[in-house]
Amino acid sequence: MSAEYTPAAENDRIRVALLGASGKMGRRAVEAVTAAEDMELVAELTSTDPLERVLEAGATHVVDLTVPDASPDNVAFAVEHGLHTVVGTSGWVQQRRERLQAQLAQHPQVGVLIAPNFSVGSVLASAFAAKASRFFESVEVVELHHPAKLDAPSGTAVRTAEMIAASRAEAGVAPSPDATERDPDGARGAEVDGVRVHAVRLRGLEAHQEVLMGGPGEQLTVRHDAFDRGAYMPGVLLGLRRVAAHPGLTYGLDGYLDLD
Ligand SMILES: NC(=O)C1=CN([C@@H]2O[C@H](COP(=O)(O)OP(=O)(O)OC[C@H]3O[C@@H](n4cnc5c(N)ncnc54)[C@H](OP(=O)(O)O)[C@@H]3O)[C@@H](O)[C@H]2O)C=CC1
Ligand SMILES: O=C(O)C1=N[C@H](C(=O)O)C[C@H](O)C1
Repeated sequence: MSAEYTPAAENDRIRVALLGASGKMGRRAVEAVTAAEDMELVAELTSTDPLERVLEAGATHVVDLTVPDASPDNVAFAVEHGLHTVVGTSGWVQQRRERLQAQLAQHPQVGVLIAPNFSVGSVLASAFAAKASRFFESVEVVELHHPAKLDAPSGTAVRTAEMIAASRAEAGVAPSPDATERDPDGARGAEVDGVRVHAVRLRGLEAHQEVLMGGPGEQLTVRHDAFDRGAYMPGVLLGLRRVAAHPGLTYGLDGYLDLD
């Protein structure tokens, strides 16, 4: 296991500012941080609060659980002021991550964790699927979410597809076979690093993902279900405890877990 946050003094607590505190994730994170003995929740911001409140409150750490359009500016502000940052908001495409990495190079002591998914079960499912996918001819990702979700495909599905693509490339596996000649309406889904990703939005669902892998005469499915946002809170707290010990950008909670 990697090192955790080492406070300057034994009784120093992690001083957390929560961006997106009024949201579905934010409200659960308020409860989790408040209940953590080694943390103090010093600021709760919503869409109308100026980011300067984070500084006025004396935060050492920021958690961003907002919307894809706001998250990059929030994180840039935190890094600019030397605050370790844990990001759960989706939409952190490669170009955004590269811009953040360039900024972090100017602030080498600051740690940022972008966690497309804080659920340990989901992180494990993506890791298993990436490993397994090199043994199958075909692989596709299906993510299924509640209809209030703003972005598609989900950040988790994008990250999973990226991991699958990297694993298959390393093993020299050919692209999944596909004879489709006509797809005028995009029925074959999005393509992430050559891996097909399909998004379902359905009332009654929370957050679910299946990775379908097919070979001659067989199929392996790796499925993860999050039924409640409580599933993410141990990962949020783990991220807060470890981020200061990991300067620079970590993409994926698996970066803080010894999975190999
Ligand atoms: N990494 C993970 O494990 C998980 C990530 N997520 C992601 O977390 C994010 C938040 O999800 P969820 O809580 O369901 O979303 P909600 O819509 O419930 O909450 C969004 C929050 O962001 C705030 N907000 C909206 N617009 C802005 C803005 N322009 N600037 C600053 N704050 C803003 C809202 O404040 P206000 O109330 O004032 O509008 C609200 O507090 C999403 O991107 C989602 O995909 C979700 C679950 C798990
Ligand atoms: O919006 C959600 O609900 C979720 N968003 C994250 C994502 O985009 O992957 C994580 C999880 O899937 C729930």
